[in-house]
Amino acid sequence: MDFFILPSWLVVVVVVAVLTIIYLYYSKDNRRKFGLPGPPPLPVFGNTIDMFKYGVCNLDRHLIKMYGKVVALSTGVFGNFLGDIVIADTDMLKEVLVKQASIFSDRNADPDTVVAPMDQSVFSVRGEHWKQMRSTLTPTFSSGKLRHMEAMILKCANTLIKNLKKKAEAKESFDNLVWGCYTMDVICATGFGIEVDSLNNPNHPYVTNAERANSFKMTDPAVIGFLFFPRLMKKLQHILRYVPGFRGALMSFLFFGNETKKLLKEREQAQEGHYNDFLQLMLTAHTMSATEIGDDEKEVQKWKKKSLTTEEIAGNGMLFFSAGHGTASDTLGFTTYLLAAHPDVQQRLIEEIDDVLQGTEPNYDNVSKLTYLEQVLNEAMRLYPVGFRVDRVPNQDTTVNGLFLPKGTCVIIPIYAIHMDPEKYPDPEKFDPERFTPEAKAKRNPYWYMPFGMGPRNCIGMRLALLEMKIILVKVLQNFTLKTCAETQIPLVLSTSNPMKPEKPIVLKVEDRNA
Ligand code: HEM
Repeated sequence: MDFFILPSWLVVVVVVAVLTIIYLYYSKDNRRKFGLPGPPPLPVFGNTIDMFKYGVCNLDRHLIKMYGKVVALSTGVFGNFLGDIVIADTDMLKEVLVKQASIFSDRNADPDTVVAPMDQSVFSVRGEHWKQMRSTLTPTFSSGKLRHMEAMILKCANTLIKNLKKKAEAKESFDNLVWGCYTMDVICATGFGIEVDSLNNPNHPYVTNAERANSFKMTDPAVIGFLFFPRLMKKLQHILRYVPGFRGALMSFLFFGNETKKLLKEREQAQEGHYNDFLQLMLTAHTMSATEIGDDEKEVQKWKKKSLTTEEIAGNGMLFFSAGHGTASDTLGFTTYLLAAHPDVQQRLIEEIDDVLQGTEPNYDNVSKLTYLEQVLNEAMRLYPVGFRVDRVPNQDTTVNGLFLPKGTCVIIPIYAIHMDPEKYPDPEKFDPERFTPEAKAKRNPYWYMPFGMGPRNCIGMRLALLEMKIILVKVLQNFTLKTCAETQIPLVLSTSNPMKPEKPIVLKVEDRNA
């Protein structure tokens, strides 16, 4: 037979290749490893193809529908971005996110897989390092600090209202960019003490870089590279910044790290002025000297733990620019679309705002009295949670409700799929703020709603995000009625290539309420 006349080296190559594929297939099949149901993985690729087939958000919904509330996934031979196990079971979520939070305190991202200096940010660092950094940064978002920030936020809101008035007069439509400009202005002012007025300066480097960093697609080479080969990409980071296809996205992220370092230096040199922002908090933690603390060894040790290096400050600056801008602007885009498409809900919200605020400016205290606004925002973030999927990795072997999870297992919490589960939210696609009345909330398990994550590693910026979103929504509805227009895609369709983004830009109009 012809087979026997093949050269022996070729036979060896084919046999080795087949055995490797069989080995990879069996060793990476998490269904066998954990004894759980799940989609059959392909050799080498595992279930990665499914992510492109369904889109990341819908993949989790599909898995839960097909295989139940605890599902095994395999990423094949690549970086573990898909996760090992998807958990939507309420008791297990409670264990992972809260009861065993000290064991599940790390994310899958770690300093070896994230670009520098973001690798030194609170999002990426692990273990004790994370605990200390988180406690240094947490005071930035205390109610006292937020009260100090409300005037800055209001100033940014008034700038946007002025711009929207022009749009209303000209009967011009606008897209999500306006919310992006507002949240960029807010993060620049509250985080770094700088005024940008993004809408009137569309070519400002903050605006262009933020736009680029916030508009990646799953199919971009940089995204695919970091998903599939995170460790290698991290090692090549300095070379990739010169490679077309990688350069744009990388440079946009790095821009904010460098900018933070520049601002830090300027402030260190200025040595005057009273700042009440995130940068100042980090700077204080950076420069406080042992002599200021005194001789008490305990206090000195405590300070050493709390102090931040220049790289850590740059990493957190980069993180705050990116995490603090796109998340809130996308949520505002979704919420304003829902209000425009549901005029009855919008009218009820306008009446609440007029009733409670009586035409006065929104602030930290009075927006908390707007209960219907809270319901509307909650329901918008149920339907469109921009943090649609989070993960946790145990730092030691552990057992969760009888399931053994070795150290390093990547556990996925499928937030979007949980929010869209018809057993938890009947008719889940329907926008219905009544789901969030105090009575309805009291009847529901708190683990069924987590747009900001849950437990000690939840979103550190949640209170700032809620405050800035409430202030601008109030200001907009005090002045205008939101309207859909010919360019509005109704119903809104989510993109499959760009997770938790609309397929088409959300285009709306405003009509002056007093015209
Ligand atoms: C609507 C707006 C926002 C949403 C929906 C959102 C959502 C989230 C989610 C889901 C997580 C992961 C939580 C977890 O793993 O349990 C997270 C983490 C984080 N968010 Fe936000 N976020 C928003 C705004 C902000 C803002 C304005 C900032 C900062 C100014 C911010 C900073 C962070 C940081 C630093 C982390 C990582 C915390 C850690 O690992 O300790 N976020 N966010």
